[in-house]
Amino acid sequence: MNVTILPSSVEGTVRAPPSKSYTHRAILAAGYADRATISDALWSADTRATARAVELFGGDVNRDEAGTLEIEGFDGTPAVPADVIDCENSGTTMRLVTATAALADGTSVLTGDESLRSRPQGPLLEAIADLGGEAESTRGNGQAPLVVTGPISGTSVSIPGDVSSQYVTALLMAGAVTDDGIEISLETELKSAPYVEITIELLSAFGVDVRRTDDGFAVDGGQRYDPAGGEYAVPGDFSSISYPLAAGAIAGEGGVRIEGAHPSAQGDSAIVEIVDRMGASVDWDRKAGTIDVSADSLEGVSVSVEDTPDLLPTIATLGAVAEGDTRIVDAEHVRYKETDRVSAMADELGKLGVETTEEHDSLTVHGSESDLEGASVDGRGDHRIVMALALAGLVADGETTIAGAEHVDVSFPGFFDALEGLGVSLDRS
Ligand SMILES: O=C(O)C1=C[C@@H](OP(=O)(O)O)[C@@H](O)[C@H](O)C1
Ligand SMILES: C=C(OP(=O)(O)O)C(=O)O
Repeated sequence: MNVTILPSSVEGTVRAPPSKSYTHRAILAAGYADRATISDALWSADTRATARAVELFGGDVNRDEAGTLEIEGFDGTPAVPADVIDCENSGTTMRLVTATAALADGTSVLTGDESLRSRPQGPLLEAIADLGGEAESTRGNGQAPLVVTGPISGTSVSIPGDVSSQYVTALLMAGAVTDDGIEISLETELKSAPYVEITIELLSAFGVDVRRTDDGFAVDGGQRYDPAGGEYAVPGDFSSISYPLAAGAIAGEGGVRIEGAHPSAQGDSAIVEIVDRMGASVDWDRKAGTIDVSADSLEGVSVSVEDTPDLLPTIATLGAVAEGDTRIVDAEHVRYKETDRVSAMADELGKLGVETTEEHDSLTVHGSESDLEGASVDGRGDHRIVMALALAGLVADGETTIAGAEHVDVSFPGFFDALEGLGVSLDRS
């Protein structure tokens, strides 16, 4: 699907979709449990992939009309899947489920779409092998398709922290139901660290304890997944909130209100402070879970995305509108996502007249040297690139057409409806 965005101002209220990261973990945690109810779950292409995996391990996921998931789990003992697990576009699914597969008494095969089959899985495969399982990339390049044979029996492992925090999440979630637990030593500094905090918070809600150690994390084995009252409610998603928030900051003279923005462990809530630092008027009422934002002239800032890789596309577009340079640093791991988002944003914003300087671990956007002009751009099959380019379309001169716009279904299925609700003129074809 192509979406064409016309220059538009935004005004009104939008509700944050539920968090993709919490939903993945909640569905899998319910799988590790006997049963659980998950309310306010995100039902998107990525989270459906995790639900399918839980079913292949012997669970059952049912969704009612209100969007609540009733999940029967496999109670700590995943069955050997009767089919290949297709994780489609979802890195979180593939990493978290690879560790589940390592608990099954037999062989699982995992694959995904072309993007996912180009992303790094090697460190997790090595960790599973070190724990006594067998884990191979069919092409021997550390990428999916993957063949994993369990069960693992080891109790300590070391892993790099600078490729993906999802390896740590995967091992902690699986380790809780092994006999003797798993101790994880980090070989390098942990990037995307708040995502492990999300894991620890979610596991705690399911009654599973994780310990921080001098060089990593540890989880005791023999724990039971069991949320208080049998239920877990998913909070709003701050990576998704970043788009209406940025829309308000660049084109929201009349004001935009975002609902469903309660504090949680999400590092991406840093977007509120970033937009504020750039000069927009922002007010976050944490108790009410509302953020009010309105446009003002923006100035470039320097931002590290070490903890918040998913914010890079949003910040790049904000930088294109701001005066001066916006320097986004510590961004190497942002290249390992659905696409290399550092170069994708440099190239696609470039088509809209934006000047950037790309280095291996940074992107500098030269807002003052940029005149946003509508053009045809490629969403690169990446939901976050599509949404960040749509923001640029709000303030570019003339029409901006984004190819592959349907990929918003990965994390924010109602994204274009939400933009229309804020008064944006757009056309889907
Ligand atoms: O655990 C998670 O839910 C995620 C962790 C991050 O990935 P990395 O840890 O690979 O950086 C993030 O980019 C991704 O969108 C979701
Ligand atoms: C990188 C992302 O997700 P995943 O790693 O699950 O594909 C994302 O949502 O931006």
